[in-house]
Amino acid sequence: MMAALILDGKALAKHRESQLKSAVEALTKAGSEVPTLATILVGGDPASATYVQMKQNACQRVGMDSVKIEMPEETSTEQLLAQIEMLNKDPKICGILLQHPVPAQIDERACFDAIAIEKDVDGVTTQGFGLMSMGELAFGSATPAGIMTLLHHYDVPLAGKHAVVVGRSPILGKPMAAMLLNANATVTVCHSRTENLAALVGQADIVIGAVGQPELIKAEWIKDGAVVVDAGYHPGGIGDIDKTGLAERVMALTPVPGGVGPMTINALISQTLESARIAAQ
Ligand SMILES: NC(=O)C1=CN([C@@H]2O[C@H](COP(=O)(O)OP(=O)(O)OC[C@H]3O[C@@H](n4cnc5c(N)ncnc54)[C@H](OP(=O)(O)O)[C@@H]3O)[C@@H](O)[C@H]2O)C=CC1
Ligand SMILES: Nc1nc(=O)c2c([nH]1)NC[C@@H]1CN(c3ccc(C(=O)N[C@@H](CCC(=O)O)C(=O)O)cc3)C=[N+]21
Repeated sequence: MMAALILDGKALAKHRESQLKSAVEALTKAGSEVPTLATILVGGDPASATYVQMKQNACQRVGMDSVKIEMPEETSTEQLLAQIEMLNKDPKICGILLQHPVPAQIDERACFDAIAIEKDVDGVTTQGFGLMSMGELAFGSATPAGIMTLLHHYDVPLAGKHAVVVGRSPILGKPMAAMLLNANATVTVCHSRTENLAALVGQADIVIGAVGQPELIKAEWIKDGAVVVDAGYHPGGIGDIDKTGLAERVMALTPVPGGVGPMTINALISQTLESARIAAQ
């Protein structure tokens, strides 16, 4: 077997940023306001603060504006809902990102669902998920949308293939499964109650690791020639998939870092521009 194709999300995101930059210039030259993303961070988790800063930096690189809203750890659901409502009404804002997770006292689902559908550029609302699942127009959840862009860019065949998604969270595993199904893959979704995880992963033509447990998915479970996508991200650049020896025997794989992470941010800013374009029509 030849060495695996590296699905280089970092390089693809960089390339797409140069296109986004030109598109932002064209939009503003045509008389539109500079597209603006609002990010909301609740509480002081340092990792979350870093991710939000990375999203702000990406906006800046492509010439978009961003507004950073930081709320204290003890914020209530009502206070967060009121903030989202203000952003929904603000005509300057074309996208809203509410960083997950929020502190435990907050009803995260209610807050995600308060985001106006036309500003849901991170694809977290129930309505957006429903539309996307039905194959209707909606912004996709950023991480799975970024993964789909990466797979399409490298012409990874999906139709008829068996995709095994490990994880079923509302912003990652579940929308990932729906997107792969829409692309005509045959999809199995595994989770913490799944029996025979190793055997199911062993049947996959495409494995998506989205479990949130460092290297829980073992290299030896994965069959030769599979496509391996690791959405996991842990301190020290460790993913959800143990990749020992995989580079010599799989068809393709995403590195961590430099794979899914940069594509997540790229999906978010692409969809923010798309929202601005729709608003400009
Ligand atoms: N690079 C990026 O842009 C992003 C990366 N991530 C990373 O992706 C990973 C997943 O994130 P997220 O979806 O938010 O995580 P969650 O913790 O919300 O979900 C984890 C999922 O994995 C399942 N799971 C947990 N343990 C096991 C197990 N032992 N066997 C099988 N399934 C299991 C859970 O099952 P159950 O439903 O039964 O509890 C759940 O569905 C994390 O590593 C996170 O850091 C996340 C978002 C963006
Ligand atoms: N509403 C919401 N939407 C999200 O999309 C969302 C979220 N909440 N909460 C947290 C997770 C995590 N996440 C990452 C994004 C980029 C990288 C990323 O770009 N990582 C770089 C490495 C960065 C480094 O060097 O530390 C890489 O993988 O190459 C990682 C993680 C988005 N998330």
